[in-house]
Amino acid sequence: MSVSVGGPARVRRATRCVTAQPPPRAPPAELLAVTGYIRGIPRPRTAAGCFLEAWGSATRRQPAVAWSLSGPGYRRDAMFQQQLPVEAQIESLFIDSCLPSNCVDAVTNTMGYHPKYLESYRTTQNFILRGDGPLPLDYRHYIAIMAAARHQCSYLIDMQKQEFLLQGGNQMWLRGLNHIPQKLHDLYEINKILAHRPWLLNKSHIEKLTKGQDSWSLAEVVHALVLLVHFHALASFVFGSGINDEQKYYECDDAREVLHLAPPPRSTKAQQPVQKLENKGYKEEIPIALSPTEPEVGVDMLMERMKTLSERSEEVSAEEYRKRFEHVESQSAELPLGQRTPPIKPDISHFIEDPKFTYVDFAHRGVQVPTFRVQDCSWEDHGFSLLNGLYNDVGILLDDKFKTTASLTYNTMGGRRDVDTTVFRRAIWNYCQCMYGIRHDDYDYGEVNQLVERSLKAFIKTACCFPERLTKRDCDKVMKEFLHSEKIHVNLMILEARMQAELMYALRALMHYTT
Ligand SMILES: CC(C)C[C@H](N)C(=O)O
Repeated sequence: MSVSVGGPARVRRATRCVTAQPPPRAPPAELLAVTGYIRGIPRPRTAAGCFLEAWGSATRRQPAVAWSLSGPGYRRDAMFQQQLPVEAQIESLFIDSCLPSNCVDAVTNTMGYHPKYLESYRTTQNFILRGDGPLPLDYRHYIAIMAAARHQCSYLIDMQKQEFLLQGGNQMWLRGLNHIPQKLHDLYEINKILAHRPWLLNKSHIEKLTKGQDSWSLAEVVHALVLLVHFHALASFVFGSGINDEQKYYECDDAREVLHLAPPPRSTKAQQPVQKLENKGYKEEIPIALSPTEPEVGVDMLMERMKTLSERSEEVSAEEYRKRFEHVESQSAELPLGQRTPPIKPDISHFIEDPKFTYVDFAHRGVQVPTFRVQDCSWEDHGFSLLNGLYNDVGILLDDKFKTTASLTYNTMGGRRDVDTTVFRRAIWNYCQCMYGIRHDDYDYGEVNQLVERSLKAFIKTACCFPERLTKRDCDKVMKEFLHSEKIHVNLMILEARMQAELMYALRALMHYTT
């Protein structure tokens, strides 16, 4: 497992970076209409507002300030995890990600705790949304909206709606699924299945899309599949990290305070309210049942267990491995998640069909669907090359992202240094995939039960399967001894493990279709 960047912790003073940007094209009229932007309202804090500002500032040739680091505890966490020397790396990633109005979006900001990951994530996301690919740009953003809506992720829906319009998307489509072309609508079935019960996807779903009038090319299908799984899993991250309940953008001024730089003049700040995401109280009404009935296993105990597990040399039969997997799988099905899914907000309901189609425990799947054995169809041996062949080099990008996530470590845990966290991280990853019926034959699922306690299991299961039920408070309630950046780290693992699980089912269906 690789180790993070070491070296002495050194605080770099964040600097103003000037980015040379070509003036963007004039804002489309629909965008002005949709955002309700009225000339004279000071600095609207939406992506659309940012765009309008960018347009204004670029045409006035004003430089854009392009750095931001924020989030309480950032410095403490980064220092502890010995990352401050990579502050320059974060800074340059933020420069790339920065909206021209001095803001970075909350996802980028949160992922900034883990710059290595952020880099890989951004490369992939840029490529699938804006790079070479068979699907038109407006389709890509609309597919992202459809995917995010399966989990009622207002944060992602809003961002993608704005990007959709910026790409010249038809405003009518934003009225809902009844207003989109049949071709796009045809994708909805796959969207639904992949989001909640990916094991049900088979070659007939691909066949349906690729046959008949106005059908999809195989390359288009693959592009769409990648977008769908990316945004389903991103919704898990957004809810798991509490982003859906937070502000959408971070301004450099806020970041400035975190870095203890000179405060901005008061008057400027007063004119620049950061738009908070509206919380209409849906979440607050719903009782949260993640609180553990038993006390959390502390970090010291966890470390002891990790040590014992890495040292043991027990001979376990293949049959016993299988039984242990099934045990964890059926235990997962018994986990009481407590909360209800929140009522669907009226402003997103038109992007959702069949809302009752949700996750069912793989152990209770009814029809006999066999467990997905990674050895029979693995990402490394099968998925990666199939994907690469059908959609440019996206397999390489995803592979890099999976590997970066799986190997991400600072050898720390809840304030302790020099800890080998390999077994813990693997347990999280495999537990996520276990809920989708994916079994790694050479893994002892007994380790999951030793290392992932009940409350964390409930959190992971909710984040994977019902992310819309999570609130920021849920994230605060579990992993209490972990640093904030470590909780984000866990959420990154959930994102990637879930995405890989969905992708494996999608690729298996494609493989059956093409052979
Ligand atoms: C999720 C965390 C406990 C990971 C840990 N901080 C590490 O460096 O590996």
